[in-house]
Amino acid sequence: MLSIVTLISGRGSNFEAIVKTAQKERWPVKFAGVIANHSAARGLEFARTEGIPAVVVEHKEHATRESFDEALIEKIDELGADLVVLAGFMRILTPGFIRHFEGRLINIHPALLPAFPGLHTHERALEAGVQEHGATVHFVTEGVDEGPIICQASVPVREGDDADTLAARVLVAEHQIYPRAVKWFLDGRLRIEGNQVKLQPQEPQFFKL
Ligand SMILES: Nc1nc2c(c(=O)[nH]1)N[C@@H](CN(C=O)c1ccc(C(=O)N[C@@H](CCC(=O)O)C(=O)O)cc1)CN2
Ligand SMILES: NCC(=O)N[C@@H]1O[C@H](COP(=O)([O-])[O-])[C@@H](O)[C@H]1O
Repeated sequence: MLSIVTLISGRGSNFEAIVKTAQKERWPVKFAGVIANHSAARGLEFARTEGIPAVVVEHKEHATRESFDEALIEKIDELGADLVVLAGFMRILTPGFIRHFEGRLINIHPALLPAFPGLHTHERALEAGVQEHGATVHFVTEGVDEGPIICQASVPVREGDDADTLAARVLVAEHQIYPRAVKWFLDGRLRIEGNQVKLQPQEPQFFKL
């Protein structure tokens, strides 16, 4: 049975969506733990209600990113992870961390990469006047939000949208594609070929919602 450790920084709604999908579809998977970079992360409460080990590694207690990441690696390895899922995790990870988990570290980004890497994606999408926005699940690499893309979902930008209404529409899409991407990984269906991810057997990796 494969084991997942999830890293969060906030409410953990993607973490919750993955766990609930796994429960509903009876995935043969162990949620070995969830780690937050600060104690105020509300997703920790959901983990506790589900009996999933909930751990805090405070990034502010570490003088350097490397020190924080070393503490994360130690805790993740202690919990045991075949897959590390970043779910609303808001810290840029160091090359050492990436190398340690290479090929088994994924993230969901609230934009259609390569558009709008980084932060404040919904505000930037509105500012840019795009007609479509969305979310991307990708393998995590040393560069920020530029790793091989596993799947994406697009949503329309509607008249009168503000960052909150757009974020809410994207979040619905996130909760649909992230569990699917995690299951594809658990089923061994993902192959990284350069900066592309091939899904075997083939099925759509782009969803227009
Ligand atoms: N090396 C990588 N680390 C991370 C990646 C990645 O692709 N490569 N993805 C991010 C997730 N992410 C966007 O999806 C993201 C998260 C955070 C930031 C950022 O600038 N963080 C600031 C702090 C912001 C805050 O605390 O509110 C920072 O780390 O200084 C950019 C992109 C996860 N890590
Ligand atoms: N750069 C990372 C990032 O911005 N992640 C975004 O944080 C939001 C909250 O996620 P959550 O509800 O799962 O905590 C989600 O929209 C997720 O895509």
